[in-house]
Amino acid sequence: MVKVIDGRRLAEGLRPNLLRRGQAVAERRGAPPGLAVILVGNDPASAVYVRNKIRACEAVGIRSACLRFPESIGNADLLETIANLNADPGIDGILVQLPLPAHIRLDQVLEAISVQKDVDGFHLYNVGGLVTGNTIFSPCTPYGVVKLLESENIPIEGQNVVVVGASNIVGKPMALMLMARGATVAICHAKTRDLAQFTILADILVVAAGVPNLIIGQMVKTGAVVIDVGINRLADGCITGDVDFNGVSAKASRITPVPGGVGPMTVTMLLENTIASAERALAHQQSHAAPDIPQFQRA
Ligand SMILES: Nc1nc2c(c(=O)[nH]1)N[C@@H](CN(C=O)c1ccc(C(=O)N[C@@H](CCC(=O)O)C(=O)O)cc1)CN2
Repeated sequence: MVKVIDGRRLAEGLRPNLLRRGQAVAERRGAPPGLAVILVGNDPASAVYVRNKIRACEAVGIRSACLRFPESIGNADLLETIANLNADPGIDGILVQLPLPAHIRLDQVLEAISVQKDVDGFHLYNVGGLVTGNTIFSPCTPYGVVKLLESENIPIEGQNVVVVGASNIVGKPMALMLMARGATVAICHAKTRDLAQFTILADILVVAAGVPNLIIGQMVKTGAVVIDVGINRLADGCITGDVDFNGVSAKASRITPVPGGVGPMTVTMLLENTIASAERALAHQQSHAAPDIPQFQRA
């Protein structure tokens, strides 16, 4: 009998501790953890995600500010906004909601964010840190998947993991984070031939391809743990994942639903990173030490 992993319940269970930590920061430095969210353009899904992040911040005592800009904002103006936030001692975390309009240089924007405030974990330093093991912030969705596996006491070390999807936000960091925990990881992507020959070997199957019903029951090993990271909005407005939930439930031992699986954990990991950033800033302030992470400037 499959167990459905309730990501909403797990995420809510982590919040009391986040609230306590946020309050402790506020008491010790006289200001709560602060998050700045940059939203460019009018993408309705992005607006919903940002609203949910702001609400979640309120629930754990993070002071958040949403900076909204029109689609037409120029690259330089966005970079200047980020530079101002980098210098603001009341801001512990900065995130730029993705996707951005095509004329904005995503690489420049992500590298402009101070490594110490990069709570999305998208700066090159933090991405590279996933390889070398000294990342400051892990990207929220893969981090949420790891927390979810750990909360369910699902072993990672020595397991065969297949990650379907090789995006910079989910697939690639996911593979690195699971490899760092001792899993044997294969990454499949849009060019993979005969996907099923890989997925059938997975003890843990993580799917982040953005293709509804890509994974059906016969592609899954009996007893596998199936983590569905896909968020696909159907014509009727409903949200569905990348996994045929009913068919795969007949084979899997555990499965995450969409909605209500990985998504809520993504938001909670953003809260975790923001509070961890504030704790770090406070520790540095109290030790009077210089920041131990270099800043990167584009030539
Ligand atoms: N700067 C970032 N941009 C984007 C990220 C990110 O991590 N950082 N990830 C996604 C969007 N995203 C967060 O920003 C996100 C998407 C979905 C959910 C979520 O909770 N989904 C719910 C369903 C929500 C609904 O009904 O619409 C669920 O799965 O239960 C959270 C965060 C791209 N951009």
